Amino acid sequence: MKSNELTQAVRYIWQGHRTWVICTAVLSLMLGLTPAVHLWVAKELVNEVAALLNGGGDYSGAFQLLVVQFLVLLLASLLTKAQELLDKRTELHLDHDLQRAVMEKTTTVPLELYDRPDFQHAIERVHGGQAHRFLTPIKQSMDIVRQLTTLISFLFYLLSVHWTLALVSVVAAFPLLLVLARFGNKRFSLMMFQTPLAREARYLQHLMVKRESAKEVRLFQLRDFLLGVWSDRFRRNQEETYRLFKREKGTLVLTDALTAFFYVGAAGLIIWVARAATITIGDFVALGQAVQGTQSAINQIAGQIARLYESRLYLRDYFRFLDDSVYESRVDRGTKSFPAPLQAGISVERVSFRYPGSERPALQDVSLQIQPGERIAIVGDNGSGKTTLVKCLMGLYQVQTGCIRVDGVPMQDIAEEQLFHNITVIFQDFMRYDFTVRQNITIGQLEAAADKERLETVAANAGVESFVARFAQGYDTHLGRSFQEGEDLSGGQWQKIALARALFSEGQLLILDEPTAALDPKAEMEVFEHFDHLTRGKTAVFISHRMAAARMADRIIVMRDGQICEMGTHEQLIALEGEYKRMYTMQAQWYR
Ligand SMILES: Nc1ncnc2c1ncn2[C@@H]1O[C@H](COP(=O)(O)OP(=O)(O)OP(=O)(O)O)[C@@H](O)[C@H]1O
Repeated sequence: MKSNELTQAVRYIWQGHRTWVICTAVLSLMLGLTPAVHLWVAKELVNEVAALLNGGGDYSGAFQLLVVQFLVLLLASLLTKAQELLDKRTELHLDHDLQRAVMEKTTTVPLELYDRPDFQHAIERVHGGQAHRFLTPIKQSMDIVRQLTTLISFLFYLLSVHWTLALVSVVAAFPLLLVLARFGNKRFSLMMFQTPLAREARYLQHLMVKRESAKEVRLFQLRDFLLGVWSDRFRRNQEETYRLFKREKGTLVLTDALTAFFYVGAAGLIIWVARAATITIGDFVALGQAVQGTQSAINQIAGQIARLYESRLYLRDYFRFLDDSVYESRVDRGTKSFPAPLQAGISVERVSFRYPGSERPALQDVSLQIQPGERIAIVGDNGSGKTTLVKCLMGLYQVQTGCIRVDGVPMQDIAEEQLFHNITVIFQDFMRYDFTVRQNITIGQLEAAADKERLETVAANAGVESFVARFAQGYDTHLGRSFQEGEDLSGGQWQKIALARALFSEGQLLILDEPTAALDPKAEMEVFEHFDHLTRGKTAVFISHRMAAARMADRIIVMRDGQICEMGTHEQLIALEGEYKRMYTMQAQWYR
């Protein structure tokens, strides 16, 4: 495995948290030396006590050593706590930065990525609690440094007595190293396998706890079904985790037995050394501790190396998510301005588009010329490609073949801010922001939020004013009830808010995807009666299933199977006696 992600992580932390890196390195070295100091004190103390028991020596030496021992313990405790404090502070800061980086990415990637399950799985894995995972490999590396310092100091001591003691202590730890390395890898693979299952479980849980789904869960009696599927996914997840845990523990029993065997062997060696060489009782006690300490340090290092391997896989996953060559960030657009005012209009030239992973093209060879100031209605059956066409028209999706030009400038050459400033869209599934009425309307242009007159004109045109006037706090009334007490609106009222949002923006091209679907007939009539006025100075494209509304347009486009099959004014299309006439007469029948 490349050391890439670890150095990348260190570099990242070094930029913002240099003090943490330096302090952790220094503290690790100091903490690494404390066991050796401890051992030396213990050895001297045992020798002093032995001398006292044999009638020699004096108490002051033993007391001094006890004081040193107390200070070493105190220092070790202080250093550990200082490290924990530093870790916590860094983790909190880092959590913010890492989560922000993820959100910066998710809000700039091309929309198509959201149609890919692997991208959604990746978001699920990286979007929370990253700081801990991020710091862990660095802490593990520092811990390895600390254990190595301890190990080297112990080995020096063992070597000074007899080389075999050092050898046995080192050999004992190898089996564990292999076992832990293997399981670190397994745990990561398990997480990769679990992500889709966990996401599914969370989605089902979401359906059972959220307000939006609460009605249908009751009405369609989904409780047992949802609980059943959720339990299945949840349990499968847990079972996999438990199975790995069990295998890991089983193997660890074996390695523990091996470690114990080597330890007993080392104890025998110490006795043999004690017989052959002249060592003090303090040395004898210290040797036992040093052998055990060496093995424990090696075990710790082995464990940390294995965990480090695992943590680096998580890190790699995080960096992979941010890597533009894996999930491309903002599409490389040009820097040109959006032509203002439009002169020649917008031309769609032989455009085709296929959703990622989809066999069938959603748009096929679509050509269309939109004149400045023109109002165009798009009609067609469900799934005929109307929404896809407007998504391409506003540059949300990159067309795969063909080209869309604005006054002759290819759309991909226009800077993104320019594009979204000049094109305003309200989709069928527009957002209902849990914000105030004012924010909901001005959200596309917050810098103009204080423009009271503009807000009120737009609100009156979209029919928002009539119901906002009844709210005690007027435009500052909070909408939605997820976070605080607020007003809840009807579907039609929300649609009026969305319409107001579109009208508030200064875009030259206004795209409305079924702008009146949720409105009552009176409100719908009003919108269309004022449509001329509402769209004054703008080019408008709107999708509608209501043929009566489509009639108001200068031109109607009829779509079928991703293609434009008819185009013209209402009269021309009726005279054509084709798809439009079929749809129109079918709807007209209802009113006869
Ligand atoms: N995100 C997506 N991923 C894959 N296929 C999609 C996606 N969105 C739409 N499609 C497919 O593209 C085709 C055109 O869909 P589109 O939403 O453009 O239709 P529409 O005419 O707007 O339909 P409606 O009248 O129901 O709103 C459909 O076959 C649909 O299944």
